[in-house]
Amino acid sequence: MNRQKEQTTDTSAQEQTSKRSVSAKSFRTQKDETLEKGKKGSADWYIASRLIAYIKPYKALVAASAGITLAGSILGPLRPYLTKIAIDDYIAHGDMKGLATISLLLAAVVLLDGIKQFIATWLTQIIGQKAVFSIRMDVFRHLQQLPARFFDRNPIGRLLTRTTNDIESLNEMLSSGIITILGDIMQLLFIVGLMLWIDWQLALVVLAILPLMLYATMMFKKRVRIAFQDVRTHLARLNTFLQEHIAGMTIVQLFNHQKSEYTKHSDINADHRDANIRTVFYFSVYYPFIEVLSSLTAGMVIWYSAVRVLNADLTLGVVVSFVQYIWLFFRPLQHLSDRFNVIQTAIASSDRVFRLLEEKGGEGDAGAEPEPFVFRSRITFSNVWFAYDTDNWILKDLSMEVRRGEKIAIVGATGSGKTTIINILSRLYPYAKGSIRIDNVELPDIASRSLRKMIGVVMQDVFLFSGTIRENLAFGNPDLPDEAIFEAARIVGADRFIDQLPGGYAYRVQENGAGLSAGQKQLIAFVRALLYDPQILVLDEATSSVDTETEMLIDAATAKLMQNRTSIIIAHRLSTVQKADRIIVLHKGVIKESGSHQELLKEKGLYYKLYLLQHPEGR
Ligand SMILES: Nc1ncnc2c1ncn2[C@@H]1O[C@H](COP(=O)(O)OP(=O)(O)OP(=O)(O)O)[C@@H](O)[C@H]1O
Repeated sequence: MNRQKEQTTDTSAQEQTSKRSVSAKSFRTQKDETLEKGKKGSADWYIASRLIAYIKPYKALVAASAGITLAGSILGPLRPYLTKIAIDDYIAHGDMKGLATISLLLAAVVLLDGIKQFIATWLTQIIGQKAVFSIRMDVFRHLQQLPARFFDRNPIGRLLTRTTNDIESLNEMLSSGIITILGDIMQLLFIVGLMLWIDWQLALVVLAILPLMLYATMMFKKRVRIAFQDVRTHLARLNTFLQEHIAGMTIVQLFNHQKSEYTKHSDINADHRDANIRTVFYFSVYYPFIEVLSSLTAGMVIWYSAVRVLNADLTLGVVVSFVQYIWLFFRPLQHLSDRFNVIQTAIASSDRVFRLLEEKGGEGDAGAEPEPFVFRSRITFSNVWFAYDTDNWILKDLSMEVRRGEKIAIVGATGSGKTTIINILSRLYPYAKGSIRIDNVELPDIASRSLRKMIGVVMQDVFLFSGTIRENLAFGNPDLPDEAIFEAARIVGADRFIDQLPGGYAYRVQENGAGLSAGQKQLIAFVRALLYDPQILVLDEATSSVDTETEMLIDAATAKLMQNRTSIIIAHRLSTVQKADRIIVLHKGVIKESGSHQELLKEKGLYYKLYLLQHPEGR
């Protein structure tokens, strides 16, 4: 619940980013400093090496694709050379037979070039898709291991951008990036080699333009890189905003906030648009500039050739082939800068994806199933201190004991730290000082899976996944037989409303249970917990009021759930409190009183006051 409270807080993306975990922070800081100093090299290499790890399993495919691309890169540059031979050796001498042969050769080269392009594209796409599949799996696996604190601080929209757009741009790079770039570079080398071979003086005229071209490309690359980083940042902000506002649209409408939220959206949208326009601007300047340069080179070559043809120092075939070479030469150069677009986006994206993977995770669920933990005697909290944010202590020197089979109710004003006790007991958050032991085993020493199997938590806000009622009831235990599910629903008393739903247990729950009432969702959560059959039940009672009939149903269901089970209940209902063996009264993170309902009433302390507040008739 608190997590959701946090997520809806309107914190800027930058602010949120600054609150990352220590490990990620150190990576980020080190990397950002590198970026600031303009030494992006090491960071790029870091990213490249991690990406390479993902394509390593497909070595054979990569080798085939690279081999075909590299070997095939001679085909394009061969064409002007063959044209030159056709003109100078055959057309000039009226050798029709020779011309036919060379034409066939030329046609074969063109055909082979096409086949090469098809195979290379096909293979690289397969590599890209396979690698991206693994990256997505890694990201999701990692997300599943991240602690609650991480989700408190990272808006869902941003995480969605990571797992969708960012990973998608990695696909573009893996599938159409590196190998194609190598192919383009090879092709350039062949073109330069052949030009020098045919006529080195003319080749030098073409190459003279190269420094200017490289300079322009470097400048372009630098600017476009920054612009693309901006685009990604703004896209993540836009997604965060949209996710929050679509989820919370009812609140926006109920509070008549459409206009102000529209303005906020307009600002974020405008930032995103401007960032995109900046990238478009650089491309719009760069491409025409390259066009002008290539036309200029063609002009110089034609002028210089004309002088030499007049002096009978140059053949027509050479001139024609050079004009073709100029276009061929500039095309891969232009391609290279096109690829920068893809690569820049992908580097920015990989940086974000890998930062996410760098986030310090909790315990993974990999490996063998740990020994089940059999709870035998007691849970002991000794002088526990806890803070969500450093130094803002929420639990202060908390000590208490829960014996096996006991039913404990925790009561206290809102914000006193009741949910927090559950959060640290179920190890969603680590405590800072003191110790929590279950049967004398320190909480951190119990394998996460054993702990979660031992403790069943029913949250105040019930979360339902889209799927059928049955799937939601048997969440995490899909192999349960129907009979067990029906029986649990019957015990809890949820069967009546489920039977009335269209399709009954096959009724499809909409996203997060929209379409079901708060009481119905509670009952589903109870059935889920009963089926989970934990040794220790932890229940955060819902505060939302339900009709009297449902209230009675929930009361009875709570009693059923607690039956023969060690239970810790954050109690809001008097009936639950009264049924508890012991009531713990929490005030600002400190245990103030502890005892049975009657004992505490007699004490006339905090519990008595709380009781009177809620039940003035008892005065
Ligand atoms: N994820 C979180 N990050 C930072 N602070 C939090 C977080 N969750 C809770 N808090 C803060 O910790 C304090 C105790 O919260 P907690 O949810 O434990 O109270 P509670 O007694 O369960 O209240 P309620 O009865 O309203 O559910 C509150 O001040 C709350 O703002």
